[in-house]
Amino acid sequence: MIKEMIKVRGLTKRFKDKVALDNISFDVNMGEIIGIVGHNGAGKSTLINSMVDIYKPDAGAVEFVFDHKSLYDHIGVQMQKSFYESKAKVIDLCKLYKKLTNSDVDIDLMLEEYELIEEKNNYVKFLSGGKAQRLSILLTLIHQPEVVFLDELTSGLDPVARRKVWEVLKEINQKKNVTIILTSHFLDEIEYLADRIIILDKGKMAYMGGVSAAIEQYSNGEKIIEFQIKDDKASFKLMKYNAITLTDGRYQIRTREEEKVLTELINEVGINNLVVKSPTLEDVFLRIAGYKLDEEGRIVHE
Ligand SMILES: Nc1ncnc2c1ncn2[C@@H]1O[C@H](COP(=O)(O)OP(=O)(O)OP(=O)(O)O)[C@@H](O)[C@H]1O
Repeated sequence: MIKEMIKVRGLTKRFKDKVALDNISFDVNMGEIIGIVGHNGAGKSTLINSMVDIYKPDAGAVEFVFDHKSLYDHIGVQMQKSFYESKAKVIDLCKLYKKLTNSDVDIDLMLEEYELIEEKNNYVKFLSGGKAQRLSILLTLIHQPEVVFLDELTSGLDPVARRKVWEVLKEINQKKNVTIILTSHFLDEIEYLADRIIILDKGKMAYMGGVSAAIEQYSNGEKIIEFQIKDDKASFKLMKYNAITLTDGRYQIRTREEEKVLTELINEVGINNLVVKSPTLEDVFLRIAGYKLDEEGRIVHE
């Protein structure tokens, strides 16, 4: 049964005459992972800050299923940057957070789950970026919140470290049914983790829904065809397809007539290294946020 955890209604936040959030409404269900995406300054952090009582909204309201007075007993919030006492050891921080939050978790078990057990007696300042981020998530979850907010989940991490963070989150979501609301600039991360996404564009909610529904809705059945041409002299034949040149010299065509275009490219133009793709969340995001690739493959505002 779907249980609503959070209701956001008409949330609006201004900074002087800047409208950072403009009348945002949505629901979050128990056990969901919601991904918030948007360009720099779109309002992602402001949305999280307004949901967790850090900012007081100018209009609208956020209702949680639990009593607002004990909000922080039920939620965990990890902000964009976490700073910890540099002289602290991993175990010291875990014990401190456990004590402060009156938690009864088994710290060793948590350190095992987050693949940090071998760092237990190490100084926090010596942890790698990925491990420091996993520790930060662990500390955010030490009081076993039902909902966790994570701002800029894996910024600054390498691909392997990012994937480890993803696995940790999937695990706590699936095994412990923790509801997760996260922001990220990495659309592959959002595509992998999120059940539903919110696309913010200049403080407005441009889209709320499933990832595959977004791709379906905004791609209009389009396919992306990428290829090289065998003979550069044939490039004029690509004009009718509005082909763009990618940075690596290959061409890209977007079309709803995949079969017809492919047949023509093979028979009339002469191509190799062919790749046919469906649009990704990144393509959809660029489109919703009003961006497209120009004929030289650069991202430009429409
Ligand atoms: N405390 C503040 N005082 C004044 N303006 C602010 C404040 N916080 C955010 N803003 C402005 O509100 C808008 C939204 O900012 P916000 O930080 O929420 O965006 P964001 O999507 O999280 O951006 P980024 O991806 O760069 O972190 C921006 O124009 C920003 O300059």
